[in-house]
This record gives sequence, structure tokens and C-alpha cells, in this order.
Amino acid sequence: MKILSREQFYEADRRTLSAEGIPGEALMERAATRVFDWLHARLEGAPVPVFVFCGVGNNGGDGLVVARHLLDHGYTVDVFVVDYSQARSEDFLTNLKRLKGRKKWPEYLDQGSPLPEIPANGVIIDAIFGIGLNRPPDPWVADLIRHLNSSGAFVLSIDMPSGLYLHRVPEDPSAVVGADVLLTFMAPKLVFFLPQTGVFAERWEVLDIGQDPVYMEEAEAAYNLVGREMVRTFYRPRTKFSHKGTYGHALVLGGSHGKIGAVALAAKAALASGAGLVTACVPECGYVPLQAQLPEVMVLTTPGFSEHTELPDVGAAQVCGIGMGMGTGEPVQKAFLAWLEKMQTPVLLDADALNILSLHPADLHRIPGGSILTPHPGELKRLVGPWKDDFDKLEKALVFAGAHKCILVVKGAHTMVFAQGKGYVNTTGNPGMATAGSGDVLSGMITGLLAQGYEPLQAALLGVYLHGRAGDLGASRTGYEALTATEIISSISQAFLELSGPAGPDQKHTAGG
Ligand SMILES: NC(=O)C1=CN([C@@H]2O[C@H](COP(=O)(O)OP(=O)(O)OC[C@H]3O[C@@H](n4cnc5c(N)ncnc54)[C@H](OP(=O)(O)O)[C@@H]3O)[C@@H](O)[C@H]2O)[C@@H](O)CC1
Ligand SMILES: Nc1ncnc2c1ncn2[C@@H]1O[C@H](COP(=O)(O)OP(=O)(O)O)[C@@H](O)[C@H]1O
Ligand SMILES: [K+]
Repeated sequence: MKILSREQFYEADRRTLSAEGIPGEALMERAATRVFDWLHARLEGAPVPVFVFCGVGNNGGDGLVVARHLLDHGYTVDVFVVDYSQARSEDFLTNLKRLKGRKKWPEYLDQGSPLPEIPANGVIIDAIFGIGLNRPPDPWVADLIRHLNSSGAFVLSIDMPSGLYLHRVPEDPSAVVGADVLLTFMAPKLVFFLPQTGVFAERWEVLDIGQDPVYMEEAEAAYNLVGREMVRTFYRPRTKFSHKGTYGHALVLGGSHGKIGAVALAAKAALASGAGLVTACVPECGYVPLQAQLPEVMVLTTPGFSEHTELPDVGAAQVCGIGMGMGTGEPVQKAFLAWLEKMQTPVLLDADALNILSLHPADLHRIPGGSILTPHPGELKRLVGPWKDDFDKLEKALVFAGAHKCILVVKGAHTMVFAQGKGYVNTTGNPGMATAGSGDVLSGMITGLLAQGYEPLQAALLGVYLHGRAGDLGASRTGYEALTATEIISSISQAFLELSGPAGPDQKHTAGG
């Protein structure tokens, strides 16, 4: 699914109107009626007081339409116009007239108006600002928003939580509506997925408003959602006459005294993701534990006892993932940089491989084109420097991926993959995955997929998706707190099974939370 920009939402609007030959108010009617239907299906006529707060643009117009339908269905409704500007939109005015036709006169709020009383058992429809917000709300509007937030009432926001910009972080987070549910039109917005802005709308649903399918198909989105639908376009089921040679040889290099487990997790995850052969390359101290623990994995050791002092030459048939638990001591740094220099094909770089590169930015050119880098936020900061806010972070990640012709996998609640000027936002995973070793599992999975011949970007997207899904399936058995990296590996099988089977109800990715 595409994540559209503001210009693209407005263009989709225009294209829909012209394709159908309908006026704007007809599309507003259709969109807002979907919001009403959603609410009515849940309230079922319950006598709860509903408070509709409308701005004076098209988001406010949507609110007026919802208010009219609520009245027509016998709900108790109070309508407020938040009069922040003299410039009313045409469709807002059309719907204001229709509301008045129901003998319902809204109350106008402006600077100095007393704040309306809202009981905690009420429902607030937030239609103050939508995607048109382009500057901070006036102080009195901010006060009103804080008042709504502190009311304890259930808040349903239309299209956007009011006060949240589409493309930047709010100056004052207290002046953003905290939506219990957000019903958003046509496509999800990038802000739903960023830690600084996603907190205002943890539960959201996309409403299809019959937007022009031709435009939705042809719009070039800067960001796309990574969901089942997308990864199935390149997932390759196994074929009958294949053999283990068909599925490649993954070489996982890393580990140091006390951190051999990181390699064990990655190697096991590479196997569980379908690599035909897996070799783990560790310093001498890792030999016995790995051999004893992972009978399917071949173990190769390097001369150092507790850390790598040199790294092996890699055969053309092997695909490498390197860095987990490797350490960053001087000998390891030297061994790693010399090794990287010799690599010609894409590799996966994780953890200490990234930390070493951060210490040697002049050597970043040694990364083979098409390599995959999997930093968590701390590692990313060391690589690209600090960022001002989440949007600046995205920009820096895009620039870095472009400059080094690599695929940058920025891990987080919504892991984001950056490549070739585009961003991909993962939809799977859960807070239970914030646990030791879950990143090592991801590296192993992506290395295992690369070994099977997936293009690097595909391996990264499929790996990130399946990793999150395995985490979700694991957590459905263990709960968040008890989820472990090992449990995630055990759930990879189920994630693959699901991928090739029919879609479950929670896998459409038109909702979050
Ligand atoms: N396809 C679609 O897109 C569809 C969209 N629909 C709906 O339309 C909504 C977008 O409507 P919209 O463009 O009229 O903008 P909205 O958010 O109502 O803001 C109104 C105006 O406020 C102004 N303004 C901005 N910041 C301000 C501030 N801090 N303080 C004071 N004023 C401020 C700014 O005007 P300006 O003053 O800059 O000229 C802005 O234009 C969208 O979210 C969805 O709900 C659906 O009906 C159907 C399909
Ligand atoms: N709140 C969260 N929601 C979803 N996924 C998460 C969350 N927190 C962490 N993860 C995932 O868990 C993994 C953690 O990786 P990392 O920090 O490298 O762990 P480690 O170094 O312990 O292996 C990443 O894939 C990340 O996307
Ligand atoms: K809104």
C-alpha cells in the first residue's frame, strides 16, 4: 500500500471528482458517510452524548456531514465550529446549510469562548484540522485541544488527529488531539509510523472512499508499506526438483568471548529462513558451543581465541552476514576492514560491523554496492550523526543509502528500509521484540534469504516482514514480556506457512494499533 504526500491526496481528490464528474461535496458526503457508518455500527443508537468539533475547512465539512447523519439517526449531538479562520471552504458552507436545514445551529467557538463541558462518557468527533494544517494552531485552539484531551471522552479523529502535521513534528505535542481511533481517508500517512508522531494515533483505519483507482495505481509514492500483499509479489515457493545447492550457502561471521550466542541465533535463523547450507565463522572459543548446539550448522574458526584477528576468504558461492557480537577491539577492526576490502558481492552488515565502520568513515567506500546494513537507532546515529527529529532521521537515512548505494534497514517499532531514493515501512512486529538477540535473528533471516538468490532489496523487505510476523505469532503464544529471540526463530516456520496460505483477517494492513 502506498503512503501518499499531501499533494498526492489533493490530486487523488481532483482526479476522483473529474473521473466521476461529481462535485467536491459529493466526495465529502461519501467519505464522511463512511465515518458515520463506522461509528453507527459500534454505537448502535446508544444514548451517549456526541460532541462534534469542526474546523472551517474540508475536515470541518466532514464533521458537519457526520453530525447531520447522527442527528438523522436520533443521536444526541452538539456541534461546535472552531472558528479559527474567516476563510470557510465551499463544501464546509454547503454542509453548514444542510445542518441548519435540520434546525441544528452549531455553537461558534473563538478566542475567549468558554470551553464546553464534556462528560467522560461522551464521544468526541474531532474534525478541526485534517491534512490542511500548515502552521501551529492559535493558542486558544491549542487550549481547546488540551481540553478535549483531558475530558476522558472517547475521541474519534477524522482523517488526521487535529494538530498533527502530515510532514513535520508538532511544535507543541500537547496541542495535538490524542485519538482513540483515527479513521483516515484513502491511504495511511507517514506520521502514523514514526515514534514522535505515531503516538497520537496508535489505532487507525484506512477508509476507502472510492478514490480514482487509476490515480492510486499510477501515483509514485516516496514511501510504501511492507505487508503481505507486497512481499508475496516476489516470494518464491520451493520447486519440486530443487536441492540444497539451489538454496545457497549462508556464512555468518561474528561472535567473541561471551557473545557467541549472537552468531548462534543468526545462523539458526538463516537455516529456518531456507538457506541450503549455513556456516558460522567464529573465534576459537565458539567452536564447541556452536557445534554442540546447532548440528545442522558447519562451524569455521579463525586464529584468535576470544575474538577474530583475521577473517577468512569467502568463496563466490557464499553469501555473508557479518558483525553480530563481533566486538570492536583493534584486531577485529583491522581484520574486518581488510576482509571488507576484498568483498565484491553484496553482504549484510550488522551490529559491530557497523560500529567499526562508524569509527572509520573514510572506509565506507569499501561496502560492496547493494549491501544491506541493519542498524538499530544507536548504530544509525553513529553512522549518520544525530538528527533533529524523526523526519530529519528519514532524510539522513535516505541520503546515506543513496551515497553508499546500499540498502539501509533502520530497525524500530516500524522498521524502515531505505534504498534507491525510496522508503519502505514495515507493518509487522510488536513491543515484545524489544528483547536481546532479536536483531541477530533478523540479520540471520536476511542473510538466509540473500543466499537463496533474492535480490538484496527483496531479501531485506521479505526478511523484515517475516521477522515481524514471526514475532507476532510468537507473542500470541508467550505474550510480550516472555517473547525471546529463540521463540521468534521457532515461529519463522508459521510465518512462511501463512505467507503461502490465505490471508488472515489481521494481515490486510489497512489498519494499525
Ligand atoms: N481527497 C481528499 O483529500 C479528501 C479530503 N477530505 C477532507 O478534507 C480535508 C482537508 O481539507 P482542507 O484542505 O480544507 O484542510 P483542513 O485540514 O480542513 O484545514 C482547513 C484550512 O485551515 C487553514 N489552516 C491550516 N493550519 C491552520 C492553523 N494552524 N490555524 C488556522 N488555520 C489553519 C488552512 O488554510 P490557509 O489558512 O492556510 O489558507 C487549511 O486549508 C482532509 O483532511 C479530509 O478530512 C474529504 O472531505 C474528502 C476527500
Ligand atoms: N517496539 C517494537 N515493535 C516492533 N519491533 C520491535 C520493537 N522494538 C524492537 N523491535 C525489533 O526488534 C529488533 C531489535 O533489534 P536490535 O536492537 O538490533 O536487537 P539485538 O541487538 O538485541 O539483537 C529489531 O528488528 C526491531 O525492529
Ligand atoms: K481531524
